[in-house]
Amino acid sequence: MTESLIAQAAHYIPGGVNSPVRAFNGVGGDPVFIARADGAKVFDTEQKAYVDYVLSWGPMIHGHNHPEIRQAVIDAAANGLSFGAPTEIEIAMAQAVCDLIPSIEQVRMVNSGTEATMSAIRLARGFTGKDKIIKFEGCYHGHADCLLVKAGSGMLTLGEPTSPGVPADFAKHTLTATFNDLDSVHQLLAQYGDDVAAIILEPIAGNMNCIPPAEGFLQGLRELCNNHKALLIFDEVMCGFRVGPGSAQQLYNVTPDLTTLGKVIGGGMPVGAFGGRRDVMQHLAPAGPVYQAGTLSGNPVAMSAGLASLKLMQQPSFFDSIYQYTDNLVQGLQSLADQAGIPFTTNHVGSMFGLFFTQEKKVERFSQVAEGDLERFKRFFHLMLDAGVYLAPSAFEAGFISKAHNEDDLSFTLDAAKRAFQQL
Ligand SMILES: Cc1ncc(COP(=O)(O)O)c(C=O)c1O
Ligand SMILES: N[C@H](C=O)CCC(=O)O
Repeated sequence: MTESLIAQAAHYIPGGVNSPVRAFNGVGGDPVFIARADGAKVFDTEQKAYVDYVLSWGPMIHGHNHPEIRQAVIDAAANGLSFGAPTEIEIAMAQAVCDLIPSIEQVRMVNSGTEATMSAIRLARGFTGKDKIIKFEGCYHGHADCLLVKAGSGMLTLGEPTSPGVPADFAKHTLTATFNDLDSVHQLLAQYGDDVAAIILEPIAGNMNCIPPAEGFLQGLRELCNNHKALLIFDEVMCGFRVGPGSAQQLYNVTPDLTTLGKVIGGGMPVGAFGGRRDVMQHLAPAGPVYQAGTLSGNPVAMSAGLASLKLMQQPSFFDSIYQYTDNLVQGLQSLADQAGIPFTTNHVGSMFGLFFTQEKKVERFSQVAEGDLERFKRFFHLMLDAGVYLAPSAFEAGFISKAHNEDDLSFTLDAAKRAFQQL
């Protein structure tokens, strides 16, 4: 018998994957190995097609293999892959980001969301001269040491929200509060207020499944940061340019001091960025003393893909159909679950959505996600996968819709869901 791809991979790669959430640990079974992707679909190595709601974990807002993004990559590659010296396209990218998100007066490009948040935290500490940060349980900001404390995403799937290998001396500077609970932040600030350099959060949580901010939560954090001379960092790696061209901060009309970006800004290439107030960004090397660097940062091929992605996203009414399909999808799923008598609810903002097998009518807290029926989610996931619908392989991850999804994809998904709910 031929060895499965995951078994072959596991000989050479820990767990057989290059990022833990891909391993299907949260749902059991073997991960699907993808051979190619186009539009709203991914195709496995057996050429089976799946309607894709993972979208490379968010970046592919235009759908897979978009011809303009592909062409931008080809054109840039023809001029060479990397120079380690400044290029004009980096100016174009920085200008585009600053124009789209007015709170970003200056921006530094990096290669991943992790680099963006790690660097933003260092900058906040260097700027304020303080060490502690506040994050929220279930929010995930990549895998820098100080942020792997009560983290979401793969950390929740593995049941290890705080990673071994993070020295207690580092972790003690990370304080954790409860998302959508301002009192929990008040309490921390009452105790540690003078030592807090920054509050960092996903303004729309997408790594404990999808949880929008409760009314007044982001505004409350803004005020608390002002009162305690701490910086407010919005980690918009996931929701940036996904919930609108001005990202979550425009949607909720709250201005952070620093913003981190990733995913959509790279159009599928490995790109991250962090930026914000000019006086803060001026502390960054070589303008200022806080060190941060990257051999491949601002890579011309990646910048070209990202810039093409941002240009496409600015077309008039770009977000209308994506929002509409997201609405239709979650409403359709809700009514099918209701008809089948399955306790179920959904959240969505823009083109991010969350599905919860729970008795709760409204999911606003991490604890509600953790107490959901995770076993039922697993069964639902596999029934959908068998039927040709690729959902995130974890109850703790948000789903995404792209511009390439259409009515047929939606009907296909809802037909599959109808059968799945009936078998749960
Ligand atoms: C909100 C958020 N921040 C940071 C990260 C880290 O990004 P990356 O995986 O590119 O390092 C992710 C995703 O992984 C994310 O969703
Ligand atoms: N939830 C993560 C990103 O948003 C999943 C991506 C990864 O860690 O591989």
